[in-house]
Amino acid sequence: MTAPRTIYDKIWDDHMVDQQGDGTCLLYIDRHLVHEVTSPQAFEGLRTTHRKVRAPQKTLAVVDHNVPTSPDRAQGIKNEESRIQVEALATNAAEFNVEYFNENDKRQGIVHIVGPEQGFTLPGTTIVCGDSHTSTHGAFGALAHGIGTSEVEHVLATQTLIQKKAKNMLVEVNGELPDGVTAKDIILAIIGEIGTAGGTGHVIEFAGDAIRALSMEGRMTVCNMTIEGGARAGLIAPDEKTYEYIKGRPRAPKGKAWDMAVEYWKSLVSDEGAHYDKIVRLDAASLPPIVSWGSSPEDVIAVTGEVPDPDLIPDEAKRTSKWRALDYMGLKPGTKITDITIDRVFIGSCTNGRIEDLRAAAAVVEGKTVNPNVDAMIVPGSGLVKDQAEAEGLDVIFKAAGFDWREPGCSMCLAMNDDRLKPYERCASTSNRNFEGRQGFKGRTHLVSPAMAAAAAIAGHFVDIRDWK
Ligand SMILES: CC(C)[C@H](C(=O)O)[C@@H](O)C(=O)O
Ligand code: SF4
Repeated sequence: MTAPRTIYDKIWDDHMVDQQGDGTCLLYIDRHLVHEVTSPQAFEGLRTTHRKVRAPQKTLAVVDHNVPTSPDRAQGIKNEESRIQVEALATNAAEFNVEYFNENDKRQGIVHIVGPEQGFTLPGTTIVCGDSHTSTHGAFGALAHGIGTSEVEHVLATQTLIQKKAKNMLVEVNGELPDGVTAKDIILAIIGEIGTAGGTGHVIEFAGDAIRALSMEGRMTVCNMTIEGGARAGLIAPDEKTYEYIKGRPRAPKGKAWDMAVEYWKSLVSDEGAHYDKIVRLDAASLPPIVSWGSSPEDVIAVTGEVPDPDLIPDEAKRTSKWRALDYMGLKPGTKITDITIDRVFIGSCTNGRIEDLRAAAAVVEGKTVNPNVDAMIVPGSGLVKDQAEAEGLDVIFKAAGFDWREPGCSMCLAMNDDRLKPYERCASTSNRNFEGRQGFKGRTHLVSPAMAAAAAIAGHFVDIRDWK
């Protein structure tokens, strides 16, 4: 009898092409997503060595980071560096025969939103992309992680990747989420608990009835931020919700192939008694809405809390770094989170730019008006999300309230396009990173859920969404 295995062990075993004595493995890669930032040198490498893309049909390219999100996107990109990256991807995709969604394609959007939408992301597959948030696709029970540009070249050329196996970590979340508390709060709470290095060297499996109860969108939000907890990847065993989401999508298996696929996918659960090197448990019922206060995703606190006092931290290096974070954020210990006023609101990104996120925000906003001191924007994660939102009339709700309704892309998640914070502007953001300068030079980011960001836009400061009327 074989030893009980985790879902990670199973996917790994099914993709291992070769293993060396020191544990270095060659892993077969089923799916390769490509965006404009990390691919130019990789394609250039192929070109100079006269190699082709090994499996173009297993590769999908899309622009996202550099595209303007203003309605006049067709005018082109003014910033030269951005324009060159976008043009390079268009040229490379055509030359190497890779399917490509350009900035005018309805299917264009953030790479991690596009993959699942197209049914390109499937359970049991290995998925890579030159982007750290590739962990998002783990929500489907895929082994998905970010790779560097030289690895992008390796995968393009060989459809394989050199890897050493990570350890198994289990994060189990049980209990019923209170109203107003979301997948975003779950993952922020987990990172607050384990820290940004808590998952280092591990692949995290998220399990428990609170995870099972999440929609696919919610599961993607959780897996998206696994990387912020230091883990190589995050994954969730597929179930009926997963199959339901995938069925009928353009790249999903059809007919007999579908039935065979589902049968295989059903084997993708961790066996009873499988070994985990690390286990963390969390009670969903006791979770509050969460707001980040510092410059690391582990700097989180309940919306009912106060900015913490770094002087209470015994470790000197940590104390100094948290003081620096407060200084950067322009905050003082003891300030009530709900007393923090904001200048900007960004609802979007591969963490929270899906239809369900926009619905949650619209439900909060409907019939209300954005605070006059706040500049607020909604950036759908893809053209298809945008279409769906418009079909449901969400854009009308947002625009009537005074939100800016934008074209899809990474937008203000990172300052790589025109959407960015001015120095010292404070932003309630549904994205995943609050590093110094992330949303613009000296910009101040607070990570929150879509409902919390929407409520902050209306109130002009953070509010406990559980009290929202
Ligand atoms: C630009 C890209 C390489 C980067 C990443 O790897 O994650 C970006 O998407 C980010 O979120 O910081
Ligand atoms: S939305 Fe943000 S986190 Fe996601 S891929 Fe784009 S820049 Fe990275």
